[in-house]
Amino acid sequence: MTPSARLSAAIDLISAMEATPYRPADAVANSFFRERRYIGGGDRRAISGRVWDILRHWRHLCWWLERAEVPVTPRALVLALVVLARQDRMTPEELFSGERYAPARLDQRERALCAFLRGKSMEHPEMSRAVRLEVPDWLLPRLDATFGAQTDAELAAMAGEATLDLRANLLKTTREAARIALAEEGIITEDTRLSPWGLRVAGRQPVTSTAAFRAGLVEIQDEGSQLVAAAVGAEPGMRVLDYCAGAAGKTLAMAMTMNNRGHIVACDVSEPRLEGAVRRLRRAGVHNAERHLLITGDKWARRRAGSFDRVLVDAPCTGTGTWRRNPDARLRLRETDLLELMEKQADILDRAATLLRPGGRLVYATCSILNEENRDQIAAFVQRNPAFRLTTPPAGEGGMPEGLLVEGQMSLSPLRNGTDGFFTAVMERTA
Ligand SMILES: C[S@@+](CC[C@H](N)C(=O)[O-])C[C@H]1O[C@@H](n2cnc3c(N)ncnc32)[C@H](O)[C@@H]1O
Repeated sequence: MTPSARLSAAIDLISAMEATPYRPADAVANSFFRERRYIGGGDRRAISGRVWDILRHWRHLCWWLERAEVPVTPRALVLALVVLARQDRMTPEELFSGERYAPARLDQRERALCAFLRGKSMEHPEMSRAVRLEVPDWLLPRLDATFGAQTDAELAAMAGEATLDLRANLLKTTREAARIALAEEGIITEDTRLSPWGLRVAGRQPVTSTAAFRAGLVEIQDEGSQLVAAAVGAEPGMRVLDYCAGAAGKTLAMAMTMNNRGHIVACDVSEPRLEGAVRRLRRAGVHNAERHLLITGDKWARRRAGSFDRVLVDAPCTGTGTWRRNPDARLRLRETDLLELMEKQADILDRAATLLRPGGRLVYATCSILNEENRDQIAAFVQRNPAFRLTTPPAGEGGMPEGLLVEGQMSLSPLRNGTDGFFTAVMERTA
């Protein structure tokens, strides 16, 4: 594709995202490229790269367009990025040439926008802090409450690109053997710093098409998510409940620490998500897991009250810790979403806690960076349920490195740990 044709596709992709504002950008992009199979890998990367640049600079670009009194449209956003980022060899007039597959020629207003933006950079001293940090205005005080003086640095780290991490599946291989198998297929990885099973892929490489991946030697899982599973300390022979299992990302890791022995139940309220687990469990060679769809009024939970050694609640959350992957999510997030989620998290925690046996361990996790969903949620839970207390299992147990869990809680962030943002609290049921 020519640079102009790529630009045109980027405008179309942003339009597609705007048409379905509640659908995650990567899901829209996947459908977009599936419907346009003629777009090759290199072009796809270039188009996505441009669009993700726009998502990462959304508030900056909107600020500039507002200054220029130009309505925010996909075309105006792309044009503003071209002028402000100055990464293209061709001029805006050359790119918007109106030729075949290129975007239509610039009109008078757009030429005026180019003239207005020329020589300017993305940043401007009059931008508010929320614009500079690319977060909704309402969220900034909450982020400050969580990070204090570190907010700007933490958010800057979240504006970067996410890493691609794999978990070596010890049910089938060792980390070293998985690394070699991947290298033989041209995928270069290095050991992760914190997770004892993690392999970090150098750059963006097509891991899922490798024989090593198809054979279940590795699973795609952020290093932080691997550490959440480690904190559960699920051991061979235990009865383990993954209460919000989704497509079983953490179930898979726990089945591995259990060495396929004992029993693990993957629950969720979403049938499609649980369905997504089937293929992954099979590929990973997991034999000790069953799936259970939670339905309101279901007697399943009542019958199993107090029977599990470990209960993991990987709660639905704002996903604010995954902004590196989903820069669009920070723009979609509304205060009412957060408030609804906080209520849901408390309710799920209370329900799941009843399934744990006395002496067992309840682990609560989110991929959120907000105190409201994390420390505050746990403080309120412990107050409501005095039989539970925070506990710090000995380092090394379950594969957990030393020093990450402090007073039973672990907060990971891209800035501090090079992982997605995750929170984990480990609690013991004392009675
Ligand atoms: C953060 S995701 C889980 C991700 C998954 N554990 C993994 O590692 O891939 C949260 C999950 O909670 C589920 N969920 C939402 N409400 C729930 C409820 N009331 N009870 C149990 N699960 C719920 C959602 O369907 C979603 O799959």
